[in-house]
Parts: sequence; C-alpha cells; structure tokens
Amino acid sequence: MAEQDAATAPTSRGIVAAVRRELAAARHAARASLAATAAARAAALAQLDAVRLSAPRRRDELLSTRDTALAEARARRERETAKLGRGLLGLAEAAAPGTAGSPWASWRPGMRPEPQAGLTPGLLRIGSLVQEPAPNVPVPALVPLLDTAHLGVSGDGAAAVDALIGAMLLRALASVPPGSLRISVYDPGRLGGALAGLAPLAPAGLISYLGPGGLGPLLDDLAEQIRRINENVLGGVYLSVAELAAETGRRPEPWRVAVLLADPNGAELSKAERAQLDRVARTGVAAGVHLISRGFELTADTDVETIAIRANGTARTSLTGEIPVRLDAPPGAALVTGVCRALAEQATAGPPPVPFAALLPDEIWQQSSAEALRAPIGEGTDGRLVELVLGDDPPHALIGGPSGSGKTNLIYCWLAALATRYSPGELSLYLLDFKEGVSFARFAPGTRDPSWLPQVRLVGVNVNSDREFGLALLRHLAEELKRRAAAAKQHEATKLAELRAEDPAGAWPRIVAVIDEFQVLLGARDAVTSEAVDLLEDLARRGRSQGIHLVLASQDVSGIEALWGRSGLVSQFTLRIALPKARRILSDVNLAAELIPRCHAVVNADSGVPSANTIVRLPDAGDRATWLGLQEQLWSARPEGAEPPRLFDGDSRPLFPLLPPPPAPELPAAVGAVALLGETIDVAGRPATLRLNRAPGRNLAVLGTRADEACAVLLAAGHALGSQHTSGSARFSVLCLDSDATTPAKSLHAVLDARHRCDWYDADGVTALLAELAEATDEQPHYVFGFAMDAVAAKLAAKPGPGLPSGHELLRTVLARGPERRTHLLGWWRTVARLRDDLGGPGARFDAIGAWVALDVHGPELSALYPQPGGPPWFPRLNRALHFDRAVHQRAQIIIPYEVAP
Ligand SMILES: Nc1ncnc2c1ncn2[C@@H]1O[C@H](COP(=O)(O)OP(=O)(O)OP(=O)(O)O)[C@@H](O)[C@H]1O
Repeated sequence: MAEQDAATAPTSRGIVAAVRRELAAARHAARASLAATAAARAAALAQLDAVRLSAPRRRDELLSTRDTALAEARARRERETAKLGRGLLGLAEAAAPGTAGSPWASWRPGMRPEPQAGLTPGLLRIGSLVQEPAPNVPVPALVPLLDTAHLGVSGDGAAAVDALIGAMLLRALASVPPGSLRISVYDPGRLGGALAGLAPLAPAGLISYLGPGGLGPLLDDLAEQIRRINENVLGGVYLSVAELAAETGRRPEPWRVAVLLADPNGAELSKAERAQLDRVARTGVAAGVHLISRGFELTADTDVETIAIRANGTARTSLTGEIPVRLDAPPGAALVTGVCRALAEQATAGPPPVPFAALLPDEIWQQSSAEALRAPIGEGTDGRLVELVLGDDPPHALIGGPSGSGKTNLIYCWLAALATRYSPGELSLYLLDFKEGVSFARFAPGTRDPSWLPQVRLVGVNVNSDREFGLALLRHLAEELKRRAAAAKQHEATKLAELRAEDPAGAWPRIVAVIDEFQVLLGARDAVTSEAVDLLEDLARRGRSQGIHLVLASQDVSGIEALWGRSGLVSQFTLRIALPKARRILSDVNLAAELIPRCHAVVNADSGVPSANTIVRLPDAGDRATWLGLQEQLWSARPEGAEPPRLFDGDSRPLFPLLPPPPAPELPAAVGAVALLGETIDVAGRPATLRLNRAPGRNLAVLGTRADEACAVLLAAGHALGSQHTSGSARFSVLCLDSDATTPAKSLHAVLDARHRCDWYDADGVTALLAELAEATDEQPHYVFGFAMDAVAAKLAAKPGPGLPSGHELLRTVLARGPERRTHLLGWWRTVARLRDDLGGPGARFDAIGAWVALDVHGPELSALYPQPGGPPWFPRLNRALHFDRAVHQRAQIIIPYEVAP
C-alpha cells in the first residue's frame, strides 16, 4: 500500500498547491459569498427600515377599512330593522285601522268616531309586542274578533280581564257603523258592574246586561239568531254574513257579541247550556255572532283566540305565540262613557243620510215622461236609491205625516228629483199649500229672487182660507182632462204614451198636482167639498191614462177619513208615502210608520199592503242656498219665452192688472164698456168683470162697511172704464159723500180727470146731479161713482117742495132709467138695509141693481138680491168679496179686491 502510494502519490507541493488553489478558490468563493451576503443583508436592512417606516400608516388604513365595513354593516342592519319595523307597523295599521288601533291618548270622550272599515271590521289593538324589532319601533299587538273569532280571556285578576274586554268592545264598537254591533253581557257575579262603563249604550239598544238565569235564554236566543240567519239571510247562497256583505256591499244583520263572565262562586253550566254554548261557538262566527268569555271554556276548533293575562301587565295571545304582549293601560272611565254616549247618539240618529245631491242626475232634463215619471227620493235600507213612480200604475200618491215629520222636505226632494230629470215639455207642476206659510213660494219668482222652477205652472200659498182656490185648481185640471180625453179619442189612444206617439208635435207633458194639507179643501160639509170630491174622484179615476197625477198630502188623519168614505177614490191612490207616526196612510193593518225614525219614510206602491213597504232615508232638502243654485240652473235652461208660474198668495192683495190698449171707440159704444172689480179665485187669476151696456139694471152696488175694500172695487172699476174710452167719449162723475172715502175718491177723480170730463161732487151737490141725470137725454156714456151713497140718506129723503121729487126718487129714476141712456151708477152702500132704504124701504125692489159686490155682509142678508132663496152661502172674510151679476152668473163668485195704485 505504501509502495503503491509512493509510486502513485503526487508530490506534497502539488498537493499543497492544489490545496492552496482549492483554498484560494474557496477563499474567493467565500469572499464572493460574503460580499453577496453583505449586499443581501444591506438590502434586507433597507427593506426592514422601509417596512418599519410604513407599518403604522398601513395599520391605520386597515383599521379604517374595518371600521367602515363595520359601520356599513351596522347601518344596513338598522335600516333593515327599521324597514321591517315600519312594515310591521304598516301591516298593523292596515289590520287595525282608525279607532280599532289608535292609541287611547288620541281618543276624546265626546268624539264621534268615523268607522274606518265600514263593513269589514279590522283587528283590535290590545297593547304592543314586548320585543321591538328595532329600538323605539313598538309594534301593536292585535287580536281578531268580528267576522273572525271568539275570544277566551283569562288571567289571575277578573278586574284586569274585564277591563281588557271592555277596551276591546269599545274599539270594536267605534270601528263599525254605529248601531251595527249589539252586545249582551252575562254577568251574574257583578250584575253588569263588570262592564258598567258601556252602559250609556243601553238606551240605544246597543247593549243589554243579563244576571243570573240569563245565560240559558241568551244562548238560546243566539242559537236561534244563527239559525234564522242561516235560513233567511244566507239562504245557502253565502257561507257567511261577511261574505254576503263583501259581495253585496250591505250588511243586513248586526254583529252580535255575547260577553260571558263566569261567576267563580256560581253554578256550573248545565248540560243543555254547555251544548248550546258549544253550538254557538261552532257556528256563530259565520253568522256574525261572537263570544267573549271569561271563565267558560270555548271549544270550537279554529275560531277561538285566547288571551292570557299575566300579573306583570303582559299577556300571551294565541296570535302572537311566544312573543309576549305589553297590554295598554285601559281607557279612563270618562273616556269610555263619553265615547259610548256619542256612539249611542249616532246609532239613534242612524247613519248619515244620502246627500241631497245624490237625488240629482248628472245631466238635467234627459228623461222622457211618456211612460211614467220616475224620481228617487232617498236611500233604502240596502243603500240604494228608492224611486217614486207616477204613471199608469201607480197613478196617484197620498203622503201622510204629522206636523214636523218632514212632509215638506219630502216634497222638496221629490220635486228636485223630478224637475232635474224632466224638462218643462215633459212635466208640468201645480203646487198648492193649504197651510199657512210659504213653502212653495220659492218655486215662483219673488222680490229677492227672480228665478222660478220652469216646470211649475201654478203656485198657491197661504190658501188656507181660500178653499175655492183648491176647487179652481181641480176644475182647471178637469178641463185639461177633458181636452186630453178628446185628443186621445181623436187619435184613438188609450193612454198618454200612445197619444204622444200618435201626436208627436203636441204638447202633452205629464201633470203633477201637489196639494199639501188637502184635508182643508174637504173640511166643511158644503158645496165646495162636494164639488171637490166629485172632481177628485173623476181626476183620480181618469187622470191615470191622461197623464194627470194627484199627490195629496195631509198631516191630519181627518183628511184621509174624509176620503175613506169614498173607497173608489182612495183606491186610486195606490202610492202611499208615510212619514214617521203617520196614521192610516198605509193601511189599517200596516203600522210601519209607527216604527221608523225621523227623516225616514215608508214608501208603499201597493195601496199600503205591508209586504210592499220600503223604508227610505230622506236627505235634507231644506238648504235654501242649495235649492236656489239648483233652481237658477234650471231657470237658465228654460225654453225661450217660458212664462213664470202664476203665484196665488192668499195673504196678499193682487195688483190691478196691466190693461191692454183701449179698444176701437165703436166697441164700447156697441156692446158697453167693461168694469173690472177684482180678481176671481181661479187658476188663471182672471178679473171679475161687469159689462155696462144698455140693459136694465146695469148698475153696481158695493155693499159693506170695509171702506178700504169698497173703495178698491170702485177704483178698479173706474180705472178700467176710464182706460177703455177714448178721451171725450165718456163722462165721469165722482160723488164723495163720506170723509172715509175722500182719499180714494180724489185719486180716482185725478186719474179720470186727466183724460176725460170728470166732475167732483160732495154731499151738497148730489141732489142737483141726480136731478140732472134723471132728466138727461143725451146718450154719451156717463159713469157715476158714488162713494158712501147711504151717507146722504137724510138729504135724499128730504122733500124739496110740493110736486118736486125727493133725492131718493131721483136716485131710483137714475138707477132704473139710466142704463138704457148709458148712465150707470156704481155706488157703495155700507149695509143692505141702507140700500133698501134708498130704494124705497121695506118691500123695495132691487131690480135696478143688476150686479153687486158684498163685503162684510152675510149671505142671508143678500137674499133679496139673489135668485136662490136664503141668499148665497157666504161667510164674510177679510180681503174677500162676493160678486154676483144677474146677467151672467148662476152663483155668486168670490173675488179679491185689487190693490190699485193711485
Ligand atoms: N230628511 C231630513 N233631513 C234633515 N232635516 C229634515 C229632514 N226632514 C225634515 N227635516 C227638518 O225638519 C223640520 C220639519 O220638516 P218639514 O217642514 O218638512 O215638516 P212638515 O211635516 O212639512 O211640517 P209642517 O207640516 O209643520 O210644515 C224642518 O226644519 C226640516 O228642515
């Protein structure tokens, strides 16, 4: 090994060199590595320094990013929870709208809650959820009741339970239409004391309290109600009253809530009561019958909600489950009674009526009356408008109601609905009111308002003492009936619709004559009544086919009784409208009018048969401004040339009419001029006339002591005669024989003297004038107006001398002979006896007095001046006179002296 080593071993130098080389290389490498390491270290140090420098900023940045993210997340959470809270609140408000959910703090004792949900009741608030979805977002806790559930309420203290029940009932009452929730409280333990705060509802029939022994009958009654509702109301068509209400928009049955408060010391339920309670619980909700129980187990499957009150003022409800409810503090006693009182008042007053405007059509005068007149007058119990129809059937109407029951209001409603639907070409109205007052005057032009209702042809007000005016209206209608019947015959028409079809160019409006307090017309056993009844009977029977309809209204049963004797007449009035407490308007067995409240009427189009009753709630048509606005609208639309209605006001004197221009002079000469004496009582308001021709007796005696009216008659006659003669064609003389007559006599003299020869005489000149007239031979018309002729009786009686005629004799000559020479005396005597004295005393003949006007002179006193024995039937009354003209009258007629402007 050594030899081998010696042979092959390098030299040591070489080895060393090699080692050195190696070492050098190694050293070199080490140096290089060291340098590299140093460089790396320097770089690392530099990086470290850089990191050290930037670290705090970076950390801040990271922290800030984290904070921002956290803040965003928190804000998002708050937003989401607030949104959720708001959503929950909104849901709660929608589920318990208005008074069903509003906090007690917003309630006031006298408030009249507006039911928010109408026929769909909401849930009822009892408190708020303990767990708020977000801070300060309390969510109300609600429980269902009406149309949804029964309630079982339990708790340690009965008082807390009862307070909660009372609060829920108050909310329920206030959130549905007043009167539509009826409560029965079975409270054997406290005899009604538990819910005594609701007692103000009792007078309105909204709550009743039952004591011991009341449970059985109460449950029986509820069961019977449910049975009846199922059979008669739902009738197999609807599953529940709630469904019926939703589909028809009306709720024919109230909700019934029975509050059953068990008496802890009381007896258990009997078996029958238990069974009945179960039945009601099972079937009640669909019929709107609900139970609220404290202490009775309600065993219906799904319809029972429970509330368990805990001692700490919280409760657990079946609706909120595990989430506890913080109960509201109960409302104060004053609030409960105050609200109940207001609710009872509202319920008694009934629901607000349909507004007057609802009776009016969108566009006026769009209806044809050819077949009938149809017009709504109010709202029925189902909320729809109820129409009155006048046509072939029913043709006529009777309206009845005691004073103040709303007859006038009803007539206004009806007239408004008619007058806006039917144009004047389709409808004519004649309106007569026999009671004192001016109820129809608004339809005619007045001093304050020039408008009138264009369909109205006649308005009669204050007609109470002018029964003759009622008769005049009936006569007028009878004439129209005759005219229509003749036209119908000519066109072979049997009813108005046919006549209108056959004679389209003719004017055949339907006529409605309304006579308010018509019993006054039939109020005496006399010729007026018997003629009126005959005319009414004829009009009622034949008017139906000719479009003439009678509407008779009466506050007094006596008027109806007057008709009742004439069954044929009454049976034509098939449309009956009875206001509250109206008696015998419907029929003897129909007592519906006894039961309806104010502002309601029973409408019956089948002669009062009870099954045809419709109850109507009438709007208020009394607002004058509303009416005026409506009337002005119709008035502005009136046809061109439309005449205003004739207004007859029994309380005012008619004005002397505007006279036509004087006729040709030969006319008065040929047939005699015409004196006007006053206005006749008829529909046209024609003047009463006296033709002064050459016939014997063409003089006038005005009889009676009422100077003003007597002078008015002479003045009217003088004005009319003066205006008919051309200037110079007639002579006038005014005799003023009493100072009472001086003013009117002077005014007549002045008017006549302006156009004609008119001489003035006083007591001193009268005999001379009579002597002249008695001798006169010329034939110029001469009209002598004697004011208070009887005042100079002594003077006329005196004998001027032997062989000479006395003034009386001269007077008799003038009266007897004058007319044929065209001299006419129109004189005023204060009594018939004085006229008789002037004509020759007892046994004197009155032939020379062919016409007379009697004022305060009774009928029998006029017998000598009247063809029928006993004189005319006449009871003097103020501002009315009786006029008789032997030449033209069979009977005396009543006239109203004109108001003659000087
Ligand atoms: N439907 C109603 N709504 C509101 N107020 C009404 C209604 N009906 C009548 N009234 C009011 O009742 C009062 C009496 O009514 P109305 O004058 O119509 O009774 P009436 O029976 O005609 O009485 P009278 O015969 O004494 O005149 C009036 O003040 C009227 O405004």
